[in-house]
Amino acid sequence: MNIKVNQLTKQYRQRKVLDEVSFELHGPAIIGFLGHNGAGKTSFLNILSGLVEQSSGSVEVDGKPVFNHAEIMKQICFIAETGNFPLHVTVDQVLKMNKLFFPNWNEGLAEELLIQFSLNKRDKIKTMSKGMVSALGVITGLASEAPITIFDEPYIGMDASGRQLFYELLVEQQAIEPRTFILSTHLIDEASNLFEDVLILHEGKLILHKPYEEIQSSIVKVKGRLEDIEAYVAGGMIIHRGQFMNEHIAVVMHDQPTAITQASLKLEAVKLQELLVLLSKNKRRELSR
Ligand SMILES: Nc1ncnc2c1ncn2[C@@H]1O[C@H](COP(=O)(O)OP(=O)(O)OP(=O)(O)O)[C@@H](O)[C@H]1O
Repeated sequence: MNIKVNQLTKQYRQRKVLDEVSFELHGPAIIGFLGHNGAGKTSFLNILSGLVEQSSGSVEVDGKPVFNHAEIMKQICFIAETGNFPLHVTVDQVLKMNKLFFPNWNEGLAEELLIQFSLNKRDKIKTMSKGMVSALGVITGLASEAPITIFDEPYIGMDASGRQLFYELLVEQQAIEPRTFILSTHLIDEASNLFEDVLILHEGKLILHKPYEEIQSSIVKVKGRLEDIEAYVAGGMIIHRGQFMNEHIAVVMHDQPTAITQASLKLEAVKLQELLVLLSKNKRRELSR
């Protein structure tokens, strides 16, 4: 399904939490939706799911405005951070409700995933640990087979092996039943290899939207003598400059991968988590000017 976001703004009283966000996504793909605390990720995902209305601008899925659109909303599964399951119901009852709501609900997959995550159908939500409730969210998202499936910090309380299982299932499901998965997470470097596209929000503004492969090939950290660095970064966009002891450092984005010609220079890949920190810092500086 295609998602088109145009000049989207969300305002709570005087406060703009989303500020003229525009982008398009053409699924299927696994998308990393990133930003610091309070950047506006959950606010955006609530609007994309049709649950909350924007203040201005538009969000369309396959050309249809999403807000309160029952048919479109059935095509979107939004797994919120807290799971949002009623506390008094059992795992089995959650799965039965899912079956009624999601047109593509895959019962066989849900049963298989219950075993993989060691969940008991008779357990009530209120008796389950945070990690177990998160696992139920993951099972709901994957078995919904919704063409747009959103995971907003889906693994609160899940240990490393549970998260690893989630990543493996995501890739496996994407191969079996391709869809658009949007994953919002703070465990960025752990998940980054999954992403095909990356969006970064900062204080309600979209500050980066690029394929992950392009980020990896076009943005590098370069270390060495100042004059050699200057020659290397010429024509590129400098994201960061710094110095450690006698060594100069720059993070730069070039349109084309650029080979080094100066022997003193060392190139390093920039991890996504570090890039998020650097881009947010630049934006903060820009806004405070
Ligand atoms: N219903 C609301 N009323 C008023 N302000 C809100 C409301 N919902 C969110 N906000 C504000 O909008 C801003 C963005 O919040 P949001 O939850 O979207 O950020 P986030 O990027 O998901 O953060 P986190 O990573 O911490 O979950 C915050 O300052 C928050 O206080």
